[in-house]
Amino acid sequence: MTRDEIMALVRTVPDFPAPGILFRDLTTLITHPAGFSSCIGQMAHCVPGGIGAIAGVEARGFIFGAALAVHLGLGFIPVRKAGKLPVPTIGTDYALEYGAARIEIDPTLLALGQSVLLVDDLIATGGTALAAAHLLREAGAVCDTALFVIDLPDLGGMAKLAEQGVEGKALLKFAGH
Ligand SMILES: O=P(O)(O)OC[C@H]1O[C@H](OP(=O)(O)OP(=O)(O)O)[C@H](O)[C@@H]1O
Ligand SMILES: Nc1ncnc2[nH]cnc12
Repeated sequence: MTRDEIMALVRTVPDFPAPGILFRDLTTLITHPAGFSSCIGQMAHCVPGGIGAIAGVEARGFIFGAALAVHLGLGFIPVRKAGKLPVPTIGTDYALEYGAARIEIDPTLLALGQSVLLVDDLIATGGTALAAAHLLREAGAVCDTALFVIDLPDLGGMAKLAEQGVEGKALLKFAGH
């Protein structure tokens, strides 16, 4: 499928989860077998050499990150929302387009110096991705690339990632919020 055809499978819902937010809903893409498969195949082409593992952010980052990891024959490191991991964690609080949250990882899942690709469904303000990259680095991994299905460029997340030395790539861009 072309990128335009994949883009047409994304549903836009106004005023969710708060007034003024244009929510880009990927459930309509992942329930379309050819669309989901094509999306993962095209994401795989964006992955640089030398990546040793894929990390994905709960919850929607798990869908794309885990599928991409299987496609590439790599392991998957879950970046979890607070309080879900049964072992000691490192964590950080952060703000996103429509709220605030806390993410945590189990640092023992990462090998020192291992190159990890961060994957999420969408980057808006970049708060989530920056927090995740920071945690992966704190655990000793190298995280200098991130991959998203959607970028909302007007919210500036990719630029913030670049300032921290993380190169962000996205399959689709939606102008506006
Ligand atoms: O660039 P930002 O402004 O940080 O926003 C992007 C984040 O927002 C969404 O997650 P959300 O916290 O809504 O969680 P979910 O995946 O559990 O739905 C999305 O999946 C990204 O992780
Ligand atoms: N506009 C948006 N649509 C879907 N997920 C988001 N996460 C942050 N902003 C979002």
